Amino acid sequence: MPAKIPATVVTGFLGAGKTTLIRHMLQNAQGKRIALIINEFGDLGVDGDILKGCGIETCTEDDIVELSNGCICCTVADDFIPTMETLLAREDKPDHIVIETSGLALPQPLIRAFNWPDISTRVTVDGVITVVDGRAVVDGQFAHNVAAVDALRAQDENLDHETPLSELFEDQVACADMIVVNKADLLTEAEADALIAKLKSESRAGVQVIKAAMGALPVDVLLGQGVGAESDLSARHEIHHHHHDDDDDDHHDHEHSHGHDEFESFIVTRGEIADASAFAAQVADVIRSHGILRLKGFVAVAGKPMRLTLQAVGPRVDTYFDQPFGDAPRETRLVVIGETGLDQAAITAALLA
Ligand SMILES: Nc1nc2c(ncn2[C@@H]2O[C@H](COP(=O)(O)OP(=O)(O)OP(=O)(O)O)[C@@H](O)[C@H]2O)c(=O)[nH]1
Repeated sequence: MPAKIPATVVTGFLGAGKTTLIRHMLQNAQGKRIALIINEFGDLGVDGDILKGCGIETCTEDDIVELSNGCICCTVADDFIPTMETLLAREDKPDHIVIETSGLALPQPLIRAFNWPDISTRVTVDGVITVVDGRAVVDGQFAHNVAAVDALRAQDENLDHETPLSELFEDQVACADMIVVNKADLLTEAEADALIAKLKSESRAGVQVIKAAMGALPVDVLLGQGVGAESDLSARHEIHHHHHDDDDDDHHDHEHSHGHDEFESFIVTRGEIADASAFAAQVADVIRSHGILRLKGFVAVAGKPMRLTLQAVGPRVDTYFDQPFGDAPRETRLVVIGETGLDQAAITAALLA
């Protein structure tokens, strides 16, 4: 029997730097043929577009597959398994498969899918990499210490600290074989050291915690961990409560509830904008006043043939020109992601102003 193809799962909260890390990995793949499966929240396909636009020779558009049916853990049977089947049926098999989960996905159900009969004989989970936005975590955006949260809640009944955000973050940390503390450039040495120590104490024994800026880590560090995560799922404790029994046949139709209905996304489209930096400032204002978690997309700037990629994680907005519009319409398209209850009309109006 041919050797199993290793698959690495890259997870991490919205905007932590998963796409950036994968892009660096592809650019430094040292001849390894890597196939990518991308699962995005929000239907604009920004991550796929950014990676397809990377111009890396070893990585053709055929090597990038986007899952479109929303949450990866809810569409395993309909979307993920058939995608894997197609990849595995190809003549030119990849050396390695990398799966980028959406920033709101639970990794555990995905790893469970590798135990499906047709998949388990041909692919093995090489490792789960959880990318963490070091700056955001140090700034306390995700409550991670359950004991401390409980103590706080006990003090104030009006506070609801158990948001789905912190639970997702904990699940992603609990599932990791390697945790990348990304955005180290935005941390002091002391902050990075303290965060690394804290994450080590809160993750499974033996999990590596390493820091990175712009996800720049050697491909040998990221790939080839060889842990076979699908066979030690029970060690990857899940905080979310799924309503299912353990019968594999049940996966097609079991119902589970987890935080996704707590999040929403929508797209705002407008024509060209006149001034890129003024628009970035406007976007930052909108994010601040409406509690938006993540905003990203492409902007058409008057007089510029290239499209401007706009990326915001919280109120931090990054922009860069990435590639010509080509045949695509010269318009501005942004996906806005936040917790359910976003004032879509007001946000849209503010972005169109
Ligand atoms: N300063 C700094 N910015 C970073 C770093 N890594 C990523 N970013 C920026 O953070 C933003 C989000 O990065 P992505 O790689 O798109 O994050 P992601 O985790 O793929 O985001 P989602 O797919 O939306 O969950 C982009 O503007 C990146 O340029 C880093 O190490 N330092």
